[in-house]
Amino acid sequence: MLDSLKEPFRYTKPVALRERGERQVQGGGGPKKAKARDTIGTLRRLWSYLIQYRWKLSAVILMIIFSTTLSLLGPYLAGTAVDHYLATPGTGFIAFLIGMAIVYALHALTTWLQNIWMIGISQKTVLRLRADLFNHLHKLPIPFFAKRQHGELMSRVTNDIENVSASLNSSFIQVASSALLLVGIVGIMLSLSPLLTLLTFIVIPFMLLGMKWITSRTSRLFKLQQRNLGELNGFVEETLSGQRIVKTFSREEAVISKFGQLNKQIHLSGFWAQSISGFIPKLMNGLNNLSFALIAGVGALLIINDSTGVTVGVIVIFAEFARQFTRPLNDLANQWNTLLSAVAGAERVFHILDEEVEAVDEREAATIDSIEGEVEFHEVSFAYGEGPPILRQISFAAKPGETIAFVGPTGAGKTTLIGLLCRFYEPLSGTISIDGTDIRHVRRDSLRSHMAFVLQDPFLFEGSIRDNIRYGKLNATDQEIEEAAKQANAHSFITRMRGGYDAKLKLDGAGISQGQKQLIAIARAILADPAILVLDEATSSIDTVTEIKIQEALQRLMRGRTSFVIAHRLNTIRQADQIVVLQNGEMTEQGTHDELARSGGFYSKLVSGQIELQP
Ligand SMILES: Nc1ncnc2c1ncn2[C@@H]1O[C@H](COP(=O)(O)OP(=O)(O)OP(=O)(O)O)[C@@H](O)[C@H]1O
Repeated sequence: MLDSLKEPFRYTKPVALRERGERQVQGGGGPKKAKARDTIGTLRRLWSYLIQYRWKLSAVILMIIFSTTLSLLGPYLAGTAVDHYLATPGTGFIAFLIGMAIVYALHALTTWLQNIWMIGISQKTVLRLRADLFNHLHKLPIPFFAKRQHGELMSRVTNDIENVSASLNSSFIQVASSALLLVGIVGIMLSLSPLLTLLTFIVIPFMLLGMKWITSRTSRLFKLQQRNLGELNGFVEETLSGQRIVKTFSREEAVISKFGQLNKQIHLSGFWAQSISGFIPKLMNGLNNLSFALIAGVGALLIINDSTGVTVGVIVIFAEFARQFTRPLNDLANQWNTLLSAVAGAERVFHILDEEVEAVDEREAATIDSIEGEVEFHEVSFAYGEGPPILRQISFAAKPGETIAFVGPTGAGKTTLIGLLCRFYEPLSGTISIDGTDIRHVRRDSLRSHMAFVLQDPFLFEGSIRDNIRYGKLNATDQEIEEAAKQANAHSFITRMRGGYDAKLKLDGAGISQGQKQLIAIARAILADPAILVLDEATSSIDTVTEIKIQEALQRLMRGRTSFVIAHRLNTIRQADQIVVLQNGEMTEQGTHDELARSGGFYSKLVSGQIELQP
């Protein structure tokens, strides 16, 4: 966000054009072909979702065939009637009218049925797509989320999926019925008069060229629009979550100005996409009128010339079909635009679905029912991706129930070490074992079910205090929850709140104090009853009374559990069974407070106050 606030604003039509320029420089139509392959690939993938409802889809296609045939029958009957009743007026006119009424009624019925069934299919499709996306997001590894803005991800689950849904509803039927209608119309026209059919076709190359010109531009703009929308959502989410920082640094104006830029980008990409695609109906109308004039003029000459067998009825049918002929082409062009917008949304969804999930557990990975809590790191080294080593040859062992304090300057690798223990990341070399079993051979969910975390800034969900504590053990009774809260010194403040345990917390515990959030998080961990505990000690200043309550609750929580504490207070560190000093990714000291305080190293300087412990 900070970078983006500094960045000068550059607008978007140039961005779209710049993108086009870049692609052209790549040259040879290669990237264009790749794009077309991407679009077809995305459509195929969407189709694989649709085809799961093959029976309903077949019914929709059947209805499309019926309704298209009926819509072809209408003008044909009207033209035949003109010839028939011009020659012998009166005879069977009522029967003809009834026939026409039945045709149009059936047409309305089949159209309604196909629409209603298609809505069912498309809603179910996006239901699955949305579920797949959400499930997949929860299988992605922690580093994935570190790289993405949450709002941008949310935009994919909501806006992009909604876009796919809206387009599927209309596009499928329109595309299928327009294509069928086109084939039917051309067949009838050819059977009536090949010459007039040829005249109607004169406009086709102009239509195709015009459409190609327009859609090649709109496709890019629709994708840009979706991307801009994702960016905007990311920015909004970020600025709302970071409201305190925005306000304390008085950055409201900078934020509003940046929002204005992003908003304008969406406005402009949307404006250009809509405006350019709006040309399609105009172009089609113009060419349509041209073809109509050609048929009327040449048709009149043919009637006068008598020998070709063209009658007034044929011209009526032809004029109607020539009008109808450009309509499906027009619809196809319009639907292509809608489809491109769906493809843009679907591509962004599939992009996430293609992200690699957290490495799969080994096939023989064990599930551990209970653990003692013996933890050993043996020559563990680690680097983020291709980056420099963050941890080098770390070795230490914790007996069940011991407390290990990690101490070291900021950026030394303390949090990373904990991430390795939970298997958020895998070591480059070395082993981490629990009760003698290498954790690589243990299922991640099983491993994590024996751990609980109390972090510096605990995350609380929107909902009641009771439900937030219950997150530690989903089947806990109300009594167990209250008992955990009492152990965590949280009971008294909860009962003083309006609504008590049922008091509703806002997202991330907005509305209660930092200390109270900590106490709820401790209650949650107590309820989870883990063998291994991870504590990232809070650095924010909390009033002395609450601080004492927190310390007391933590002591109770840590009793009998192997605890790893990223410690920021000398008092906490002093009480640890072992202290591990990390500096620049290396373990430089290890021992008890008394041992290290005498050693003359980093820790003794810390104790003597020569070094400040960084918060
Ligand atoms: N996701 C990441 N990708 C790349 N590098 C990272 C990532 N997370 C942390 N680092 C780097 O790894 C190093 C160790 O970070 P870590 O958060 O483990 O330190 P720490 O000792 O917990 O620091 P602090 O006390 O400030 O929380 C730092 O140099 C940091 O910049």
